[in-house]
Amino acid sequence: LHDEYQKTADWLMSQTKHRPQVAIICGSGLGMLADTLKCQDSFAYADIPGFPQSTVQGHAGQLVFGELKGKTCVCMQGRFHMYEGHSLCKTTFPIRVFKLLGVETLIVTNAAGSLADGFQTGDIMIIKDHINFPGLVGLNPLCGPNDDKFGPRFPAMSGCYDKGLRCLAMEIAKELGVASVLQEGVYAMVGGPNFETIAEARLLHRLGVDAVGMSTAPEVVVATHCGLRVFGLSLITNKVVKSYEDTESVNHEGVLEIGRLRSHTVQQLVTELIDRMEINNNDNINKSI
Ligand SMILES: O=P(O)(O)O[C@@H]1C[C@H](O)[C@@H](CO)O1
Ligand code: HPA
Repeated sequence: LHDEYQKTADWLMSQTKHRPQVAIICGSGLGMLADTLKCQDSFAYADIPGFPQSTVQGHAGQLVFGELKGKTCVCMQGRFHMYEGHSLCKTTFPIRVFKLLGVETLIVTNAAGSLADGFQTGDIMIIKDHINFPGLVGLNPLCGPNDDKFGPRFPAMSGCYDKGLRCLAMEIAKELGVASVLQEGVYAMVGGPNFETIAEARLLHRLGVDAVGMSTAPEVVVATHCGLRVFGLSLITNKVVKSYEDTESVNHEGVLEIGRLRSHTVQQLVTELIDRMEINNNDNINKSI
């Protein structure tokens, strides 16, 4: 309900003077993205009316407001996943609150396993597009009555990852000398919480998925529905096991460890991107793929 989002937005605006233009969602092990914000105001999710709680290790569960390179940002240190038992409406609740706070650009980050043959652990993938597996079978946060105040009943999703920001990020990576770890590709969301079987991994690979994770797509759907510009990064924390000969297996601690190792590069990229992105209040102005 519009009123519930508004109530949370009003509460936040009564608690902080910051009026964010950019929102950042930190993926597993990527909570340090909030550390770069100056003049911080932080709120534990437990204290924010209407907010769900984070239950996953590596997701601190606080909302941090602050300044970065002259832009006002709000950063979710911890996101909500479907597998935690939240409804998709709840997992995406903060997005509409951000919209009401005046945010115009959303940066999503996540930890993901790679299927693409050329990808290495530690690579950073610019998300070009996604496959929302839960969404394809009707597990979509936009199901139910449409709230026309936020967006249309049948929103387009082609071009939901802004092309201008993707190009800018690639340029920045070259300038920072980190282009060799930068990739671009398709992210697929699966429900989790278990990691993929080998047969599932092979299926995803054959379908053209470059990286797989358990989040992001519902957030991007809700953000695109309400006209936010979106940029997404996946940190490749592991290669998904695709061979019955392979003796390695993935675990969440390993995922968090790669986050720590690559945190500096992810931070540099996001900081420069925020510095150089143009902000305007014209919804969907850069939406062409
Ligand atoms: O919040 P993200 O998508 O970064 O979290 C990924 C997917 C699972 O929640 C977890 C698995 O290690 O990391
Ligand atoms: N599969 C799904 N989600 C993930 C993975 C993976 O291999 N790695 C990090 N998040």
